[in-house]
Amino acid sequence: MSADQGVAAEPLLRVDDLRVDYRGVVAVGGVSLRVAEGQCVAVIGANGAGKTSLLRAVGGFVPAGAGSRVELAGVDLTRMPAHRRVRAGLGSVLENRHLFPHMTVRDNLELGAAAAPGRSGAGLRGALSLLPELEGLLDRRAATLSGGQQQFVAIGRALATEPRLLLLDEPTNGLAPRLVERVIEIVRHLRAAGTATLLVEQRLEVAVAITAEVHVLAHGRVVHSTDGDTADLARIAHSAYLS
Ligand SMILES: Nc1ncnc2c1ncn2[C@@H]1O[C@H](COP(=O)(O)OP(=O)(O)OP(=O)(O)O)[C@@H](O)[C@H]1O
Repeated sequence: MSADQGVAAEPLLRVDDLRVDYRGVVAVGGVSLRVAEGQCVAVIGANGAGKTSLLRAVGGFVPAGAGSRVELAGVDLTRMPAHRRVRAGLGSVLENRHLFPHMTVRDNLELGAAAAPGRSGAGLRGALSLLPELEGLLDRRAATLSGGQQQFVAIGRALATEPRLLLLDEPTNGLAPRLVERVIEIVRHLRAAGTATLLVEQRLEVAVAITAEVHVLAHGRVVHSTDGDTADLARIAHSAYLS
């Protein structure tokens, strides 16, 4: 057998037994998942299932509990602060976007590029080529933009860091249907360009429009994983959402 036969490629992101608790409230109760290079993996679940906590712990915005492990391209990120995870290749688009409201769109994007020094330097240009709708907004202050426009700036800022893997927290939340379609298109483009994505979504139809790799989260645990077969997903998600 040749060296590459029958040997699965190392995943880009490995999350093992991830736990998050908030002073005794268990939000994530031991989640393990993998994201391969260029793959998009979605985590869906009802309000309070633990999706945001999971994503934040991967990004380093809340601490992971004892025994948890988060690894990107073989580098242990588990106790690394968020800004160093960005340099290691993790870009994040969080809930509430966290833009700098009094800075221009250009400055917000440049901050993204500056957060990951030593990359190719093409981050800002790459973000703008994927998000041409930002070109006409570059001199506007972020605070003056609509919610949808701000969401694209948040995505652009994360892309300006030239991430190997993008964390997306409900990126279509509150967007008009046309913009939801646009976000779906952007994530598909990213995948085609080789950027991996870990997407958390409440809306099943958005997740399956992007990927067939879906984990269903309920009460902080993965209760179903599709492994590429989404046939029963609506029924499973429905029962998870109602349990
Ligand atoms: N800062 C916090 N302090 C205490 N409990 C929290 C905190 N953040 C979240 N929780 C609790 O952790 C659990 C998981 O919340 P989380 O926001 O991760 O779920 P979610 O699936 O993202 O929900 P939603 O779709 O509503 O955003 C919930 O029970 C929530 O009340």
